[in-house]
Amino acid sequence: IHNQKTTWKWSKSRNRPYYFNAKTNESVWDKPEGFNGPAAKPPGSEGKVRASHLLVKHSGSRRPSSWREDKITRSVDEATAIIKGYREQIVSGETDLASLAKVYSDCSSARDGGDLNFFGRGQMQKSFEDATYALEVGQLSEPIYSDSGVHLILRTA
Ligand SMILES: N=C(N)NCCC[C@H](NC(=O)[C@@H]1CCC/C1=C\[C@H](COP(=O)(O)O)NC(=O)[C@@H](N)Cc1ccccc1)C(N)=O
Repeated sequence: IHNQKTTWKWSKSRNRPYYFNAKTNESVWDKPEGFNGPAAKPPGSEGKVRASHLLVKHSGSRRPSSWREDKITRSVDEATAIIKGYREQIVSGETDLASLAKVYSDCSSARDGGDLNFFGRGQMQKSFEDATYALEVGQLSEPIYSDSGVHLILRTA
């Protein structure tokens, strides 16, 4: 019965969504089975997106250095091939983006499995922003190029 008249609301005290059924006046924390309403998003995140990414830098990156490697010398073609390899592993179901980002991403977000949290337009480099906004929630990008290097982006909200 949950998918009738059930909407999510934001609990400020717990900083998380809960699900309210106007028919039964029942509130539950966990998303009810079959809930088919819009995905819950925190207040203030209207118009924003959330994504995780895996960044492979190359010698032409604006900052060819990272927590992983002091001086990054691989070529952009090598970086592209590496990213494509990771994409295959994710698409095949062998692993997921967060697991690979933790180990291989040249971005400091690696510590959070690549999670960049919510961001709005005007925050990220244009190519990265446009690619993320063009993805459906849950969709994995093709290799995306920015001044930072080559990215694999998973839109998460
Ligand atoms: N959350 C934000 N608003 N932080 C500022 C983003 C600045 C923005 N960054 C980018 O567009 C690219 C795409 C995603 C990551 C990124 C680049 C670099 C890596 O490349 P590099 O700068 O060495 O060339 N990682 C970052 O910035 C990290 N702070 C991202 C981050 C790390 C940990 C937690 C949250 C976010 C830009 N306008 O340059």
